[in-house]
Amino acid sequence: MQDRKISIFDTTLRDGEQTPGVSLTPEQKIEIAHQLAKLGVDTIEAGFPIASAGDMESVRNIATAGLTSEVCGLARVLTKDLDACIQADVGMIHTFVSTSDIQRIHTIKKSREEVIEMATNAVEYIKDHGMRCMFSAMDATRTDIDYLVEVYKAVEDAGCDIINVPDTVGVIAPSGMYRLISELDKDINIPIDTHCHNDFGLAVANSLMAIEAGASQAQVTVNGLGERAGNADLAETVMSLHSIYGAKTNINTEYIVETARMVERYTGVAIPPHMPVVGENAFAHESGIHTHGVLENSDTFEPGIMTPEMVGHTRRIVLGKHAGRHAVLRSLQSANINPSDEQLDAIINKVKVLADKGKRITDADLYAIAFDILGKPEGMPVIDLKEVSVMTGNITTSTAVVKAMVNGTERITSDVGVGPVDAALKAVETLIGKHASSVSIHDFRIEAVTGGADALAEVVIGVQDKNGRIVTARAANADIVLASVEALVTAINMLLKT
Ligand SMILES: CC(=O)SCCNC(=O)CCNC(=O)[C@H](O)C(C)(C)COP(=O)(O)OP(=O)(O)OC[C@H]1O[C@@H](n2cnc3c(N)ncnc32)[C@H](O)[C@@H]1OP(=O)(O)O
Ligand SMILES: CC(C)C(=O)C(=O)O
Ligand SMILES: [Mg+2]
Repeated sequence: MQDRKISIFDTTLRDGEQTPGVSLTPEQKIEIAHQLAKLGVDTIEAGFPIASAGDMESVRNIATAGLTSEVCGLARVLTKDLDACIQADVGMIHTFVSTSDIQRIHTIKKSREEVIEMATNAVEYIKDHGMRCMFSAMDATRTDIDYLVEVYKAVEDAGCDIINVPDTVGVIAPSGMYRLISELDKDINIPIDTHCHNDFGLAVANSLMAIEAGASQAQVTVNGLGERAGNADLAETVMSLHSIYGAKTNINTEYIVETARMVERYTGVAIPPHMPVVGENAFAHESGIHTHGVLENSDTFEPGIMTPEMVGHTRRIVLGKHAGRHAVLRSLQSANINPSDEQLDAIINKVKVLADKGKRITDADLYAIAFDILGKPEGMPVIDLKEVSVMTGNITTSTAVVKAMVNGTERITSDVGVGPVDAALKAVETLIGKHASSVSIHDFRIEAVTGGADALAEVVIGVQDKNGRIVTARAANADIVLASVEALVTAINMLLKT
């Protein structure tokens, strides 16, 4: 596969939106489409225009936005669906019909011959309208192979541009996929695309096997979203193609993480921390032996053929119960804290005691431990919080007032936000005046650490300075606004003073 060119067909806005509970607004869809074009996907499947007026509007907006990617709409082999795609102004129509006996008999209730006739009529209709056509034999991997070949040959003869081979319910094994595509490749002369579902966690493996066997395009979604267990993940598929197989795509891989985070934000489906390529931990190291190796040469405990820079990620050294001396020292040195050997031993002991209680060690925890042993730097804290009050409600714009001593001078600030936490955090940022523009909130996580309405909320917040240095801090309080403010103030104090 070395140097072979593989096309990437993204269906985040169509199959990805079929993720149960996910519904994107037309504004979010157009923003994602622009991001996908920037990422370099060859085709964007923008939606299923017949499904709703909203889907029609977004597909049309995307199709007429002048994007560099080709825009495709989905349609059943029904004239009204094809007309909806034509009305949406897409350049390509992806039409599909069930071919497996199980779906054919129980859903569309048509004979094998009728299915072929519906499929070829749809392809001819699309080509008569001068558009590019992709045809999918839905549930191809559970379709009798001789009949499947017959269907695909019929649509090829009708003028289809590309066939898609979907593993609709995610049941094929990688070796089976290799055999199936090899078999189809003998009879079919137009390009072959594949669309794999992840019911057994094999979607990416199956897509890669399809490509090994001769497919020239893979359908993927950002963050592996899609029906049930989702589709083949874009990041995993593309990075495997580039880094393991040495194949080429048009993807600008440095935007992979940025894209994954945008889709996470808009869909509300969180990226699991351990997700390959884009997860928070994809390039994070906690255990002492690994961290020591990575600090010497990152290839020791990372793939090497895929670096965080290649995908727009960052490498992180995380402190916890598995931390070793090298990692702790490096984290302290990055904050200009330079302990002696004995002081470092004492700091590591305290880090391990805290970690053994099941606590994540934030930077602020580490610096507080170090200050206990080495003494606090002059002028700590920068912000000494005195009062926080918030006003919120269904007919009130959330407003917060914060009073604090800032470098020894009393300051009172107020701000509004989309909710009480947002308002309070903005008021705290305003407290630090000229520093505010150089300090930004990098991440914010809130968790109930006990159950019930009076649960203790734990907030972990990360703040970043303009040089990209991030300091994390934690606070727990029964009041989520106070926990958030306390964590932010601690993080800012540590960032400005270390
Ligand atoms: C594997 C996939 O991801 S396929 C794409 C799945 N995505 C979606 O279904 C999301 C959007 N869907 C929708 O909004 C609706 O299902 C619509 C608008 C498409 C159709 O809605 P309805 O007319 O209310 O029908 P409903 O969804 O209940 O049933 C599907 C109908 O399409 C028929 N059908 C299903 N696939 C096809 C096909 N490829 N070609 C022709 N007819 C089909 C079914 O036989 C059924 O027809 P019937 O109403 O005559 O029995
Ligand atoms: C529309 C088709 C290609 C599909 O999503 C599937 O079969 O999973
Ligand atoms: Mg699908």
